[in-house]
Amino acid sequence: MTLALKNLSKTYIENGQSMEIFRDLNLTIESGSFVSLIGPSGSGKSTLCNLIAGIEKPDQGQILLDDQEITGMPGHVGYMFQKDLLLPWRTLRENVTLGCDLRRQDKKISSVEAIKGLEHFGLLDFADYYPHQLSGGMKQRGALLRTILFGQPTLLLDEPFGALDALTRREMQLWLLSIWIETKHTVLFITHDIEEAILLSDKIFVLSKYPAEVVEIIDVPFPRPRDPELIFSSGILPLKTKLFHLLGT
Ligand SMILES: Nc1ncnc2c1ncn2[C@@H]1O[C@H](COP(=O)(O)OP(=O)(O)OP(=O)(O)O)[C@@H](O)[C@H]1O
Repeated sequence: MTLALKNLSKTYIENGQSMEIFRDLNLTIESGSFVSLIGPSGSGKSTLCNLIAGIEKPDQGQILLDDQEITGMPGHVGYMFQKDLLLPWRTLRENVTLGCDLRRQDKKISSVEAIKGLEHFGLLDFADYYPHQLSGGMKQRGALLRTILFGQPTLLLDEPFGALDALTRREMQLWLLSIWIETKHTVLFITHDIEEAILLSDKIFVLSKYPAEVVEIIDVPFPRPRDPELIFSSGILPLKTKLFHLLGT
């Protein structure tokens, strides 16, 4: 589904002071594409996800999925928060079906979907483990599976790998690419990591400091399937340098 943000404005008022996060922000993510959003810390990336997910409302503007308005309406996109947020008192299997339970989906159907998904994500042997018994990478895979089982074709992934060590992070990026190539979700991926954005994305949107605007839209020119060695090649240096400088603006 194509996700479009039209003239979005949002101001927070905190202790009597107003902070304008977005003014007339416009952005379109084509159906089935993988778009990364990078921007300085505090530029409003998580706020944008909360607005798209309908957890918060903009002061002005519209959010559209395939031309249907979803502004302020939760439940239309899958949303994976910065932290994995698996519930500690639920097993992995119970965690991944959380969205299905909230939608009051038939438990038998959710259970079959969960088993299939856990198997596919290499987590079946850990289905009855609790989150504290899982590694960081497993928790993130579990959280992504839960987001996918929520059943919406549009995913917001807010820095899903930010807390992982470099090697696990690389493994997870390649794994996410393989999942996306199969499912073809429309993905909005938030990251601070320039190499991660280049390796994964069709397009990279660069946000300025707040009030945030899109300062540049970059088409990532490297063919798919992406070679994991891409990030070590000299070919990406000009793009890396450009993004690095843009982030400083
Ligand atoms: N509910 C809120 N009430 C008041 N201010 C808020 C609220 N949520 C976020 N902010 C402020 O809005 C600004 C943008 O925050 P946000 O978390 O969206 O930025 P971000 O780009 O995701 O940051 P980071 O990259 O560090 O995760 C910050 O200055 C933050 O303090």
